[in-house]
Amino acid sequence: MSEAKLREEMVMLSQSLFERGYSVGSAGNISAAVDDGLLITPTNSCLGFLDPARISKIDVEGNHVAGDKPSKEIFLHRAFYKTRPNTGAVVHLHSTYATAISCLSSTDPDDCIEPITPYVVMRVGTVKILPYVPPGDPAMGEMIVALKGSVNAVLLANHGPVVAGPDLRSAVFAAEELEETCKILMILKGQPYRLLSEEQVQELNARRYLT
Ligand SMILES: O=C(CO)COP(=O)(O)O
Ligand SMILES: [Zn+2]
Repeated sequence: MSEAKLREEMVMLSQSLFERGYSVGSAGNISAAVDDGLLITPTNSCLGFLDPARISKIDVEGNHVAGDKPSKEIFLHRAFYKTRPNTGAVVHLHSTYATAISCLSSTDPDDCIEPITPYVVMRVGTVKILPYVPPGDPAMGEMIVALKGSVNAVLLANHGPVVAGPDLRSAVFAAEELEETCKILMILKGQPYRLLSEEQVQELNARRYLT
């Protein structure tokens, strides 16, 4: 896909996320890989009203080379591209239910999303919770690097989800899947519910779209 087309797709998918309430105000940021670096939403921009020409461009060394000032979460985005070579896009949101789960002290930080439906297993996989650091802290990037590419989705404690995918559309869809799964988990809280069995999860893992 050409860079111009990718910029248009970033605007369209970001607007769609905003309009459906997955992002509010200037929360969240999205990046996508291009041949000579990456595109990322500008800092303090609203995902609902991006201008394709003003999207920030970062070269392969991490220098800001075009567009508005990049998101302060550039460290966490770059950490995914660095450690998961097939990453084509990264989506960070403050979506309500995933953020709610990121605040729960009762969840397993190494595997915080139970396998309740096939699509969360196929599209999202294991989700880890990373300890809290303030937004934009380079330590967040270091924590993602330390995961050595083992997962494509994390929850930043008391902050929100980050999901990587092979292309922009897949990363956005996986972020939506994670948010809806978190919503279902919160709805089910306090009630007995069935999980997918170990064998069912294994069978789905063999067909995972995101690797
Ligand atoms: O989600 C955000 C911080 O975590 C938004 O930051 P930016 O506006 O710098 O992208
Ligand atoms: Zn954030």
